[in-house]
Parts: sequence; structure tokens; C-alpha cells
Amino acid sequence: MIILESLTKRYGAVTAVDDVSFTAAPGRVTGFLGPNGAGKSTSLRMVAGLTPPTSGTTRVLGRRFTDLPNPGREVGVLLDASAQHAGRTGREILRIAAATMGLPRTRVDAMLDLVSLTPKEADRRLRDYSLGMRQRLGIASALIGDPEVLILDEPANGLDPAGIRWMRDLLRGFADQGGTVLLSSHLLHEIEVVADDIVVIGNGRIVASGTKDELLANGRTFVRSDDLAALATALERAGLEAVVSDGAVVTDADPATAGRTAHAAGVAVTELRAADGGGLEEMFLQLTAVSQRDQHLAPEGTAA
Ligand SMILES: Nc1ncnc2c1ncn2[C@@H]1O[C@H](COP(=O)(O)OP(=O)(O)OP(=O)(O)O)[C@@H](O)[C@H]1O
Repeated sequence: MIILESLTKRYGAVTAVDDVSFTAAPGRVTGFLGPNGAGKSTSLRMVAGLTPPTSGTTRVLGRRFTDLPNPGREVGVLLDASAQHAGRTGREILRIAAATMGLPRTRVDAMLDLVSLTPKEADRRLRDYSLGMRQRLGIASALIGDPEVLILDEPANGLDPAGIRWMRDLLRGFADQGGTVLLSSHLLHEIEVVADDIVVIGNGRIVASGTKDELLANGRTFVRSDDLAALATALERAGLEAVVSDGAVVTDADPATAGRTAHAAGVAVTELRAADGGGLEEMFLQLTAVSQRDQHLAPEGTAA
């Protein structure tokens, strides 16, 4: 369990994280979603005890991170896959982590195997690793202490499609065994496919949170017909909303009601399905557009 309570971080005039509160529960993957510069990394760094908050508190497994007696055995953290000594080999990095946590050396080989780094790759220096290999090593470091909680900042960065699938399966398996996973991403799809719960952050503030199903369900239906005008009229006469766009009608009715209404009015339907992503995608696109516009147009140091 990870708890963030009214967490705030200011850097001079910039409020990077603004009164952020949420909980990441055991047995679930919590996706922390936001555009670049939204405050994800700063929040996760505060949770992991690397950045002191201006105000607010965080708890991991009931304690402040810095009060955990052997943090690596309880919490696996991957914040910056390159933040390791570049001259050390992957194997050395894992051996040092194992020794620090009082783990047997056999754990190193087990982790290399788990993240599919070959013995040859494990003996290369970190400076010669690709970003994807660094991420795999970072995951190995995070998991080596067999923790209950995982905190990962953009773990899919640099991974190829097979690597992304592997990562998803790994996180799913970890949560299914009762672990708590908190991962950040600036990509909606990445969060959508793996997360059970989603927290959306924009300009340092939480703008939405809930289960994935709650956030993605919008109760709207997408209907196509050769006669869109007749379809829209039939829906409106039944007291339903009907917005014509892109050669289809989107209505606030569920698919069964929309289909029955069209049928009763004698309108042939050529496609009928729940409307996609809806609210969350729309909101996220707006957030992304706003943050990109701010980056380009806002004078330095001004907050949106
Ligand atoms: N050490 C710092 N000093 C000053 N400002 C900072 C510092 N760290 C972060 N910020 C600012 O805080 C805001 C949030 O940054 P943060 O890195 O947490 O965002 P993010 O959501 O992780 O973005 P990204 O997806 O690009 O990694 C940004 O405006 C950033 O410029």
C-alpha cells in the first residue's frame, strides 16, 4: 500500500506537485498518467524519499520511506534506469544491491534470468547498455529484494514491443500475487492496458482518478447508418442525445437502447458499439495540448 496525502512540492515560483492525494492498493496496478512535466517524477521521488516535500506526507507499507528498515527488501524502485555507476557491469550492480540487502549471490543470476539479460550482456559496462537493457537491469535491481511494493517511473521507456509486453505481464503477475504496483507514464494506451486504477495528473494537480473501468466507461454508444439524419432524429425523438460526427452518431444511450430506438423508427443500423475511451482520452488530449502549448508559449517560470 502506498499513500500520498496532500503532497506538494514547490521549486521557487513553480509548483511541480500541488496537493496530490491518492492511494495505490495491494493486488492492483495503479497507473499514474500525465503529460510531460505534469509532476509524475517529482511525486514518485517524494514517495521514494529522494526529494523532500514542501508539505504533505507519503507512506509506503504504513511508514515513511526513509523509516523502512531495509527499503530494498520492501519496496522496489526504478526511477532513472541510468542513475547507476556507468563503469560498473550489470552483474556488479546487482551483486552490490544483493550484498547491501543481505541476499545470496544466487539471487543475481535469478534476476538476470528473469529480465532476460544474457551472461555476456551482464558482463558489459552500463555505459555500453542500450536504454532498453538499462530498463531491464533497473527492473532486476527493483525486484532483487523480493519486495511487496514496486514504484516505477516510465518503465516502458526504451523497451521494444516484446519488452513492453514482457513488462506488462511481469507487473500484472506481481500485482496478482498481492503486490502493490505504482507506475507512471505519459502514454494513455500504456496505462490503459496494464492498470487497474488510474490517477491522472496535469500541471501538478490530480484531474481524475478511479478504477480503469470507471474512467473509461462513458455510457455512450457509437452508431452508424446509411441515413444519419433519420437516425439522429429517431434518437432525439426518444429523448436521447445524438451528436453527428465523422459519418456516425454518438448518443448517450447504451447500445441496446440505441439499437432498439433505431429499429423502432425503421432505421437500418450498419454499426453499433460502445464508444471508445471517451472521457479519459478527450481529457488527456486536452491536458497534453495545454502542457505543450505552455512549454512553447509561456514565458519561462510562469505556471499555467
Ligand atoms: N529540481 C527541479 N528544479 C526546478 N523545477 C523542477 C525540478 N524538478 C522538476 N521541476 C519542474 O517540476 C515540474 C514537474 O516535473 P516532473 O519531472 O515531475 O514531471 P513529469 O510528469 O515526470 O514529466 P516527464 O513525463 O517529462 O518526465 C516541471 O515543470 C519541471 O520543470
